[in-house]
Amino acid sequence: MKPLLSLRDLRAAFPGPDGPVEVLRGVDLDIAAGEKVALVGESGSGKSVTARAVLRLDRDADLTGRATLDGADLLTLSEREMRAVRGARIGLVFQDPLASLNPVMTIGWQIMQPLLIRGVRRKEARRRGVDLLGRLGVRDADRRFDDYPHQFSGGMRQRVVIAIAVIAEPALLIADEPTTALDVRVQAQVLTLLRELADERSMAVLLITHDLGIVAGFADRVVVMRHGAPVEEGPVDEIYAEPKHPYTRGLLASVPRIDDDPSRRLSTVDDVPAALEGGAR
Ligand SMILES: Nc1ncnc2c1ncn2[C@@H]1O[C@H](COP(=O)(O)OP(=O)(O)OP(=O)(O)O)[C@@H](O)[C@H]1O
Repeated sequence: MKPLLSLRDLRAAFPGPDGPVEVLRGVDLDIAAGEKVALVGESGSGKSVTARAVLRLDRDADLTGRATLDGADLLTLSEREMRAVRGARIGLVFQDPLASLNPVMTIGWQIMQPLLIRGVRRKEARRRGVDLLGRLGVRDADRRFDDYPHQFSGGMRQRVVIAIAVIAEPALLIADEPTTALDVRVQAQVLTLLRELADERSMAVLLITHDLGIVAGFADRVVVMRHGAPVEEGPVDEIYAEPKHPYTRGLLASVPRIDDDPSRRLSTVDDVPAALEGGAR
C-alpha cells in the first residue's frame, strides 16, 4: 500500500556563523493512512525539525530530499498550496497550549476558524465545534465554547488545541510533545482521547516525544532518532522486547518503571558504553 506520508533522505540545514549546520541528515520515514507512529529520541535529535520540515514552518531551513503527502512533494509546493495543506490535510499540535491559542479570542471562535475559512457556515461550524469539544471531554461544551483561553485549565486548553488541529478532519495529525506540559494523570487522558479520535476517523498520527513511557499504549510503530536520522524502527512490541540499537537500549533503560528496584540508580542514555555505539547501525 502506498504510504500517506513518505520522507526520503530528508535533510535540513540552518545557517550558522561558520556556514550551514546540517540538523537532519537523511530521514526516511513512511506513515500509512490511519497509522500511529511515535518518533522518539532525546532532546536535540531532530524530532521537531522533522515535523516542522514536513509543514515547511522554518523559513530559514534549507530542505532537500523528498517529503510526499499522497504522492505530492511538499517541498516543491508554493507557499499558497502549503497553506491549504496545513490544517486541512495535516493538523498540528504543539507542546505549549497557551502559546498556540489567541488570548483575546474565544476558544469557540478559534475552534471554528479552520471550518469557517473553508466555507462551512457558522451554525454548522459551531455545532461541529461544540460536538468535538464535548467528545474531547470538556463538560458543558456549549456554554464553555464562548469562554476565553485563560478561563480553561492547562489540560482543557490542550484539548482545545487538539480540537483546532482535528476539526477539519486532516488525514495526518502531527503532535509534537502534546502532553509534556500536563500533569501525568491528564497526560494519559489526553493521549487516550487522541488515540480514540484517531481510530474513529482513521487519522494517521505522528507523535513526537522524548518520553518512551507514553508510547507503548499509543503507537503502532516506533521510529528512534539520533543525531538527525532514524537509527531504528519497528512495531512497538518488538522495539520494547528486543531493541537492536544500543542507543534504543539506553533510551529504554532510562524509562522509569513501576517495578523498578528503587535502590538501583536510573540509567541514562549516556551510560551506553562508547564501545557499543555504532556497532548496531
Ligand atoms: N530554527 C533553527 N535554527 C537553527 N538550529 C535549529 C533550529 N531549530 C532547531 N535547530 C537545531 O536542530 C537540532 C534539532 O532540534 P529539534 O528541536 O528537532 O530536536 P528535538 O529532537 O525535537 O528535541 P526536543 O525534544 O528538545 O524538542 C538542535 O540542535 C537545534 O538546536
